Amino acid sequence: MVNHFDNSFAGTKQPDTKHGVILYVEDVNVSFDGFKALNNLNLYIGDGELRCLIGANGAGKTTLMDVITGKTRPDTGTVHFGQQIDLLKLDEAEIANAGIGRKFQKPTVFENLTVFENIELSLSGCKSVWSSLFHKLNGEQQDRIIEILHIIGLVAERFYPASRLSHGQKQWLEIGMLLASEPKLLLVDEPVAGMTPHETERTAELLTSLAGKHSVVVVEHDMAFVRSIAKTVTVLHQGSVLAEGSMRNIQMNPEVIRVYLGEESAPEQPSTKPSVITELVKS
Ligand SMILES: Nc1ncnc2c1ncn2[C@@H]1O[C@H](COP(=O)(O)OP(=O)(O)OP(=O)(O)O)[C@@H](O)[C@H]1O
Repeated sequence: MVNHFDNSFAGTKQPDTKHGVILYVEDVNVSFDGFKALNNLNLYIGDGELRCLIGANGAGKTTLMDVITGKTRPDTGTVHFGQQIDLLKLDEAEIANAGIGRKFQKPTVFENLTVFENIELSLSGCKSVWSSLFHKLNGEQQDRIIEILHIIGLVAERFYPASRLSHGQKQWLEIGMLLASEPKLLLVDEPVAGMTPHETERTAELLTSLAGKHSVVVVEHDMAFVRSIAKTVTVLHQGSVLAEGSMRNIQMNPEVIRVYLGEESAPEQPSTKPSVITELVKS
């Protein structure tokens, strides 16, 4: 394979996306005690793209996110952010500083701080709760917080303690906290789990609005939600990409139909045939 990644990571440079790709995951393998969680996985995320990643329980979605964010090191393969930043040479904090933000399923906001203060804490350069809250914000920082509050739809709630927010609002706040560090790539794990239909709809609008300026990868089991936001969907199965394309193409893909409705439904692991994906190909 031609090595088109000729420079190593150098400080805080922007990812080189001149070929329109922000994330290159190539031939990645991860094994846990001999079990292949990722199996020669290849994935490319376009600059500014909103991509949905779906797959049954155990398909490898979380492991893939862990590899991208430096939590898990692959046995073999390469992972680059833009053309030049080799993520396998960086630790988790350096990867976050390079511009990759991750939001886990469960919101982790500071319940006793206000919505505004939660975002303030996350602004680049603020190192600790103590120094952040006693650090006087300059006009630019205040404007940025207000801008984020508008993006996440929590302007009216900005002086509420986060504990007063609904589950959905906490998820948006956490997305706002991620935005404060100006990530180029956002990895979002099951954003609408536990949300009301109205919150789900607003989350779809929020994530869609972030694409363009940011690249967004959403892992989600809610197929109606995926259908509402995704232009391109990647289906993972047993640690590899099974299919990729529009939702319509995925639903009609013979491999997807065979795996999720057909003979290859792994009887020894019943959870690998989840109803959500089955719903997808049936609908
Ligand atoms: N630290 C670990 N040690 C051993 N096995 C692991 C470890 N992490 C993941 N696995 C296994 O690797 C496989 C892939 O797991 P992973 O969590 O990536 O799947 P997933 O697609 O995120 O599933 P889910 O939708 O349930 O979150 C599973 O069979 C899981 O049991």
